[in-house]
Amino acid sequence: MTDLPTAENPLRIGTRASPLALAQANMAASALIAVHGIAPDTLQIVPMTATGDRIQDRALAEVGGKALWTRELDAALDADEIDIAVHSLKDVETLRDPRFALVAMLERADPRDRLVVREGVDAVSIADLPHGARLGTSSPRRAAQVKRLRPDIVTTLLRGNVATRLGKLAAGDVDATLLAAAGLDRLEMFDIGAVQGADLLLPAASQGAIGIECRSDDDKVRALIAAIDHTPTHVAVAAERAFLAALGGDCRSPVAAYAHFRADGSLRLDAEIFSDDGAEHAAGHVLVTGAGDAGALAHRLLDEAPEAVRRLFSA
Ligand SMILES: NCc1[nH]cc(CCC(=O)O)c1CC(=O)O
Repeated sequence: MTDLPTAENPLRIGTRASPLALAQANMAASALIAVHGIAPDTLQIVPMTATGDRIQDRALAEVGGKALWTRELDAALDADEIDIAVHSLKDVETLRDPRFALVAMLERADPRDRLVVREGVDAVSIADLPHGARLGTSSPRRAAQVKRLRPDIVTTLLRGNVATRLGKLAAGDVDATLLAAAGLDRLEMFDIGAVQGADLLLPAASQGAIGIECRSDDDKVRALIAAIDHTPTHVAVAAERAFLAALGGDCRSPVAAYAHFRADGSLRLDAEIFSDDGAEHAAGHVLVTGAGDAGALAHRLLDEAPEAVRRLFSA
């Protein structure tokens, strides 16, 4: 039997303090409340500031990469100050310390990007943007994808949380930006921006997925959060992350990877890799079909990932 948290001994949910991170932590809390039938006061949200939230003026790849989003939450988990950490999985390193276990993922939201333009710019796709438009992003993937589609567009660094970026766009710092539909929707900004098809702008690995970690040796909490795992999301996102891992942890090239189940039950992984300026580009997909449940398909995809990487990107 799962040991349930109590008001005296609540489950402490660690999260970054940004509005998006808090919304995601609350989604995890709601899922736990619903599945276990527990009272809201048996859960406690513990917001923390990550180094990545403090550094606003540089590209994160220059100063330490994705660990800047996880370091504080990792330390708090390790010190038993929180019991679980809720992350935008896109921002979590592929190779994690074995002391932490990524046990559950919530059902994935829209994985695509939306193009958001400032007032006075009339565009619903990258192709529509005016000649020489300035597009702000902090994502090397988005910058490379945009430059590949539109070499005339000038990409500049745009950092900060979603509201900060939208503020800089409104102020005219840039003409356009790309933001994850998932983040905008979770902030209830349903009308902001125009969705870009995954065929033109393949999403980042894990985009739209929320991951929930705990201490690997914490069996009680593991059981508690395993109950809210969404298996199809977990399988597809695991395939994307295995693909990144197969590319190698030191791969600094912009990469896009998106896996999804098709109506016939097969699992398809699409991937692209770019040079920073988008001039060089390789793309491909792997399709795993046949008998077996989602887990079996995913394992096959994972087994095939190193070979798939060679096949996709050996031109
Ligand atoms: N790097 C920031 C980040 N990390 C996750 C999301 C969106 C939410 C998600 O992908 O689940 C965002 C904002 C964005 O890219 O627009």
